[in-house]
Amino acid sequence: MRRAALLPYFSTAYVRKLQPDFQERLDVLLKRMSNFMDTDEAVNANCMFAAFSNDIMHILSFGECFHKLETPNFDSVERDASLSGAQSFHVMKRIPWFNNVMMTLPEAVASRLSPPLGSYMRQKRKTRNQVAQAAALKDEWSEREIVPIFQGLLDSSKLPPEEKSVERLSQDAQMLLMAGTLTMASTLEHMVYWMVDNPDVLRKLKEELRTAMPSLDDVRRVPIASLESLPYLTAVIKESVRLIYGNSTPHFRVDPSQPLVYEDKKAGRKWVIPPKTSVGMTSVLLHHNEDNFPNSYIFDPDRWLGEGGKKLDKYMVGFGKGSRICLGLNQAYGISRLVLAQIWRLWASPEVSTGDEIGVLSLYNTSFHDVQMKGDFFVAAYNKPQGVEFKASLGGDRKENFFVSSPQ
Ligand code: HEM
Repeated sequence: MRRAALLPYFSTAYVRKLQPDFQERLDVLLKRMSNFMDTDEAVNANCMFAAFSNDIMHILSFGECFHKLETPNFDSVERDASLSGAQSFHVMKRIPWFNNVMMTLPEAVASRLSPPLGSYMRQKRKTRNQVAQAAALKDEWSEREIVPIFQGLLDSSKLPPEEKSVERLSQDAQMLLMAGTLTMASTLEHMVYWMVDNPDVLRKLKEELRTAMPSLDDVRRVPIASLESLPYLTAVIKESVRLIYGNSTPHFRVDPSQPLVYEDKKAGRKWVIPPKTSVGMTSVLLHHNEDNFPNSYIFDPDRWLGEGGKKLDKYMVGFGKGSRICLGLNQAYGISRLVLAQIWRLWASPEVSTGDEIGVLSLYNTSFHDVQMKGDFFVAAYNKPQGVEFKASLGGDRKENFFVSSPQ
């Protein structure tokens, strides 16, 4: 990734500027959720949030929206292609030449040999076409206030021409679309579970949200900047990321010239790791270290509050750490704040209500066991492969009143 050139697109200030784009997609999401109130249909939260995140990633990257959120089943083709890429990760990492061979095959042949690989290749081709189109149309964007990432990179003075080739940029684009879709969808999906399953947490969150949005009319107008100052909301997001682990697979780092010294003061031992040695650790073990996160399987946002909470930040690796830390961290917080705040100001759970919500969200066919990690496919795989499902019910006049001014 060309991080230096990409950084301006990932600052907190830039995320705030993007709020109208996020809100436009969030309005559609909220409206879709409310439409399920009239049915008895169970909603697949991962598919819904993947459609939402993927739409946003395309807007950010290319200024183009594919409106997956508006499709009846939240068109999960792109999400499935990214998951397929992630699922082949262990094989490709250990036999890299196999990946190179497969990538030279015609798409139709690869699809027959391995359908997941076929869908990954289709996604690659589609992304390449988008970058090529961005290159052809880049002058159309140069005067606009918000320039999408890849139009901006093609114009960037920080990148030499060889770094702007369609081939090179399409690798970054595919990486960005995947990185922003899968983790974001998983975090938002699991937040639905944790909120409904933990009435005490939801009660505290709803009390805090009411201070920023006293009436339902404030919901779609609340600035991200106001939500940034709500400590409990931030704590809920941190706790959710801790328990989805970010990427469950270890991220390896190598110091090319210096030895690494690791000291275990408790055990009084010291290890010297020679230069050029790969060192990695999974977030799953770190996030379940009971010394730092007691009752680590329990969803407890309070652990992130106060002085104790500040000290814990050091042990949170859901976004990675160091020079390769998640580039989209500010986006992830901005989007999560908006989604979490608006959904839970508008909806009650079966056990927690402030009395003025438009309806109730209940879990469907989803238990604590279902949201526990079962395997590592770069991102975590869970006991229930379809993920969290919920139903939306009740509503009546309040729903009609709320959406009367909605753009959808
Ligand atoms: C809650 C949501 C998210 C989580 C938990 C998450 C987590 C992560 C993690 C663990 C890494 C690897 C860091 C490392 O190697 O140390 C990463 C990398 C990355 N993430 Fe995120 N991410 C999230 C959302 C996003 C979003 C919304 C975007 C884009 C807007 C994004 C873009 C990236 C990129 C581009 C990288 C690669 C950085 C590099 O290799 O230099 N992420 N993310």
